[in-house]
Amino acid sequence: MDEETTSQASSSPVMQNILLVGFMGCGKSTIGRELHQVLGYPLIDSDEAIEQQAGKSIPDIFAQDGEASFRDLETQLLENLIQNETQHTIISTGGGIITNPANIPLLKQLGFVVWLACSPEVIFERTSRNSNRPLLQCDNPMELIHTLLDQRNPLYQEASHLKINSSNLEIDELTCGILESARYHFSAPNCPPLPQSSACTARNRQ
Ligand SMILES: Nc1ncnc2c1ncn2[C@@H]1O[C@H](COP(=O)(O)OP(=O)(O)OP(=O)(O)O)[C@@H](O)[C@H]1O
Ligand SMILES: O=C(O)C1=C[C@@H](O)[C@@H](O)[C@H](O)C1
Ligand SMILES: [Mg+2]
Repeated sequence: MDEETTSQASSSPVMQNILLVGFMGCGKSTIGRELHQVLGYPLIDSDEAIEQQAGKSIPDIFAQDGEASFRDLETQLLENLIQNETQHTIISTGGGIITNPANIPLLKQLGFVVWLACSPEVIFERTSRNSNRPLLQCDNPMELIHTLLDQRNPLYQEASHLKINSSNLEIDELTCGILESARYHFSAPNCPPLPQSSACTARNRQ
């Protein structure tokens, strides 16, 4: 698998959640749902949780309250997860959650953070299928994707323990690869092991 370790795990006790970060369209929600199925852990998709809490869609939050208000809701959500000592949960995040520098230590405190990266071409293709991403509703989305990737890639790097290029990988390959790396990350003596998942055990034997 095309992956690399982006930073060392902290030596302090880790919260045993799996978090997915990365640009719009790189598959955070899709892989989050798959990890939830395979591992049986609850799933929190930050975009969906914020929409539920606000009682309106992300395009409406951006249009009516502004992007800054949405960013505050993202930070509040991470703070609540830490305060509630959330454990054994899959957390898919919104693509811009790393733009608030305060969120980076919060993400890492919550658990094992995987950066799903993609080529600009794949991002363009996947995000052009629907119009629910307000930032990309502009005249030249491809140019904006390049600009935002240049700004955000160092932040995804800083926020994550592992980077995986998801452009050419199937959903089950990504899921099983992430689980294998999470098992390794959580192999500290004070961490209970992740549950076994027969789908990935069978796949890894092939
Ligand atoms: N590995 C993959 N192979 C092929 N298609 C994929 C893969 N991962 C995701 N997709 C497709 O790409 C589209 C975007 O995926 P998804 O909504 O999971 O992205 P996201 O990272 O959650 O984006 P956002 O940041 O906007 O929430 C979906 O149509 C999904 O089915
Ligand atoms: O990349 C971004 O800034 C965003 C990504 C989506 O997941 C949503 O969180 C929202 O559309 C903003
Ligand atoms: Mg998503």
